[in-house]
Amino acid sequence: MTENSRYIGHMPKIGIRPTIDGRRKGVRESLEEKTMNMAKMVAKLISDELNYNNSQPVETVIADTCIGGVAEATKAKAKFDKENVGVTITVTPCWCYGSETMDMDPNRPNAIWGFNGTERPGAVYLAAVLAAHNQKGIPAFGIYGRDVQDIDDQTIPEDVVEKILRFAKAGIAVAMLKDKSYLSIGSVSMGIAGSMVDEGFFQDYLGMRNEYVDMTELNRRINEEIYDKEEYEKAYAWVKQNCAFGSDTNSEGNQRSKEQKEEDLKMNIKMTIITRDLMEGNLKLAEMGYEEEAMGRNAIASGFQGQRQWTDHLPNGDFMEAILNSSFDWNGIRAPYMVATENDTLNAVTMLFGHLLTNTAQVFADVRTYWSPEAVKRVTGQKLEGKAQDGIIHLLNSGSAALDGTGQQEEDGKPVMKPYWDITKEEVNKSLQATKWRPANTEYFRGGGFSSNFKSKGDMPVTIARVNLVKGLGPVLQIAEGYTVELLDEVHEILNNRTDPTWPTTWFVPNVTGEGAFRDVYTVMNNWGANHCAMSYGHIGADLITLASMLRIPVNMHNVKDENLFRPSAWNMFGTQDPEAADYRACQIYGPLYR
Ligand SMILES: C[C@H](O)[C@@H](O)[C@@H](O)C(=O)CO
Ligand SMILES: [Mn+2]
Repeated sequence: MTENSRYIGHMPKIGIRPTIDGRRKGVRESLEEKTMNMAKMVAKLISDELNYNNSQPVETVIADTCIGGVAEATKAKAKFDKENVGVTITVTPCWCYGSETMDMDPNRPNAIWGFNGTERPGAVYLAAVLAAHNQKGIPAFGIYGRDVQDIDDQTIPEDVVEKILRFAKAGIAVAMLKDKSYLSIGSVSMGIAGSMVDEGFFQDYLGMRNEYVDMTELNRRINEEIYDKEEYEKAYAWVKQNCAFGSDTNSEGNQRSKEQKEEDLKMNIKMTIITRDLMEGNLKLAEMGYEEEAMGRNAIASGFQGQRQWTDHLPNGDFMEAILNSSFDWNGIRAPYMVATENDTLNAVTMLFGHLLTNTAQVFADVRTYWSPEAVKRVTGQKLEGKAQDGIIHLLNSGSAALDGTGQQEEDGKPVMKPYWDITKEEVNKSLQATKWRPANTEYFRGGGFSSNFKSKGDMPVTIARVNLVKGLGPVLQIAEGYTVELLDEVHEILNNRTDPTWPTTWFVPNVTGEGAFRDVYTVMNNWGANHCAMSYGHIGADLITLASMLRIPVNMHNVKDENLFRPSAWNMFGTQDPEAADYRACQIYGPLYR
């Protein structure tokens, strides 16, 4: 498949609605140019600053005319429907007729920028139309600049830019999820509730469908050679040349033979190609006579059960998951796939949120251990220093961590994780060199396989997050911004060797606030709602919160400053003293976006 056809259908666009005072013979005419210019400025800002995960600039569509009343509102909607608009932004410098010009589509996230000026009352319209949105139960985001601008000022102030981009990013993420699939390969892994597919959640909250294949489908395609053999040869040669294989920590009697390991590796490479084909299809398969297999399942994310039936008998999925989740493979540098280990559907969704907001690869991990400074001192004799001084959380899992998580990409001399189009070949090589593929622990994985073993570089600003389902309440999202830290080698070795040393490790320290769930590092760990988290590069808590509010998923824990919270204006009507409680009430009243 070509890059742009990873998913079926076109990328969703942002529709821009310049609304205007409908009174002709003076008022409207005097405002046409200014209003349309605002729309053009917003369109330019968005396509200059935002990209889809395929690297292309986010596309916008401006209504053909300014919208002075319901006729033009309807024409704009018709144009947007044709153009696959998934998000709308209304802009205006003046008074307009609220309910007559408003965007009535309840499923497309909508924001309104009301120009803060004095010549014409853009802010009065903003307040009036938001009241109409609230009264009609169609939440909208209000954008009102802090400082008054003159009517002929053709710039977008910084605070407005920030809100437009936060809204647009989250809105595009919502639109990207819609009509895509989650593909479960296998079913529930070792009783992990996250791998029990909740179809209602996918359908009602995300607008997605669920697809299922049994893990035997991988076996069938391997045995019947239903994969691109040329690609396999290329992949095998690439792996042999670029992947470093680390030592076997299994006791002698438990080690797989050299021949078995070679077969395991070959199978792992085939599993990688086949899982990708299952997700997005592959035209090559049609040429081989497998038209049905060639179509794929329009999956924007998938999960592989692995443990235990597959892994008790066959090589585990770690290699496949790690490579697909990374921003590169034998075909070069490319957008990461979202593949959850243990078919943890809820972690896959969290990875999707992080990926669609940042376009970067995600690190899937167990939230494994809280190490207090005292416990570290006891077992290593060393004192934790710097950002790590008040304790650390060990993020570790056998599978899915993207190799981007090594921290071998750089910006201004600092470790980062970038969108794939900014990653260099040299950075790919460094990430590969920083990773050892180590024979899997055969007590856990009787069928062998290879785990990716690396240690993340320190000082990366990152955000860990997790969607949890709570009976009677529905989905909730938890978020912790913080930093990766690097420990002294001898401390890392001792701590790592107490657990499974063949897996990828990230040492994480959340930003603590001294209050609530962020009282201290221990309390963050103690409040984590499941065994897994998804780690995304950057401090993206505010973006995640905006996205969650669009989907009506309340946020049960976060360490983002109040002034950075950006939710639909209706949320304020549910209370302003305690934004968390208001979020719960609003999400409950509005219910999932697609129901
Ligand atoms: C090997 C083990 O079964 C791990 O896979 C297990 O600890 C987990 O990762 C649970 O999420
Ligand atoms: Mn796990």
